[in-house]
Amino acid sequence: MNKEAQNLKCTYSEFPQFFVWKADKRMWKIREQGDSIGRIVTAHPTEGERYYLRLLLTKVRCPTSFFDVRTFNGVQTAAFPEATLLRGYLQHDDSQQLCLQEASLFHMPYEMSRLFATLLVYLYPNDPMALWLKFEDVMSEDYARLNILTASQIRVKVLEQINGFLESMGKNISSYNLVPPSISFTDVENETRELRAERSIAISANDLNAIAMLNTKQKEAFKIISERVYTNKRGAFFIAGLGGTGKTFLYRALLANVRSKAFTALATTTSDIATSILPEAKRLILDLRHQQIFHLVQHAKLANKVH
Ligand SMILES: Nc1ncnc2c1ncn2[C@@H]1O[C@H](COP(=O)(O)OP(=O)(O)OP(=O)(O)O)[C@@H](O)[C@H]1O
Repeated sequence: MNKEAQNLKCTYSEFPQFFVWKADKRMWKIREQGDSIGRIVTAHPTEGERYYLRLLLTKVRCPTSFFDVRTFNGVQTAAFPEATLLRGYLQHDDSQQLCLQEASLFHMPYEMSRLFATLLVYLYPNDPMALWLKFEDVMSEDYARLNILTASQIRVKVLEQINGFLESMGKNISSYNLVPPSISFTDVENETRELRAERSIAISANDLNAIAMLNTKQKEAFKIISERVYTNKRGAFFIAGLGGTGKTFLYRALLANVRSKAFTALATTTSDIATSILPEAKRLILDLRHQQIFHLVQHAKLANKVH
């Protein structure tokens, strides 16, 4: 039967036209009567490998194994999307490359990450990795400019940022094979989306510059608080001062410093006005009657991180 099937050179979906499944003998026999049209369960492009495998099975003649389907003219590919491209069943990602190329002329890195995620979700590029490699530098510029993160840390940051956008569209970066094996994304995947968002907050140059501008008293407070943070000790500090004496200025410098070192700084306030003044602050509701019960408006998961 193998020989006959090979001589017919039919595709996987054409197979039932020529053969019937004999359930009692658990084998295929040559069809002697009746007609049948082979069908393969549909798969949407967003299903990734499954979609490409289906495409290949409707085209490749006489496939003998998954490996065989992924091999063309002696070239072995690692995955079905690549094989589909190699066999010429799909066009290249030129239009998506052109889109990102053009956008990179006037879009900020953060916006580029969002656009990249949108393309992944809605235009299903054949080779997301090739697109990522081509535009990784553009999307990394904000973090690279800080000059404090290693290349690998920057990559994680940008991938986290992209993952945040993907999750807001109901997807996850793990579906796109973008995370290099050298990077452990397990911790990141286990975190909540809100925490990832906290970690990817862009720090303003003004706030970073504020560190060098602190006056003597501010510097003193900055040093004491920073030391406590970086030695991983708990602490509570009360900053008092008349209006306009630079308390908020100090908070902004502290937040910028902590966030720029790839630590998470969760800024919480108890009033809406303060929330609008501090960068990326969250409104905190303190229930004093029941002692230390915290609730962060719209960010309940973050509440667990408040010590
Ligand atoms: N070290 C500094 N160098 C330059 N400008 C500073 C410095 N400290 C504070 N300022 C500026 O002084 C002004 C008042 O500071 P800030 O808003 O931090 O005060 P505040 O104590 O938080 O006031 P309030 O209690 O009224 O909210 C701001 O414009 C701030 O940018």
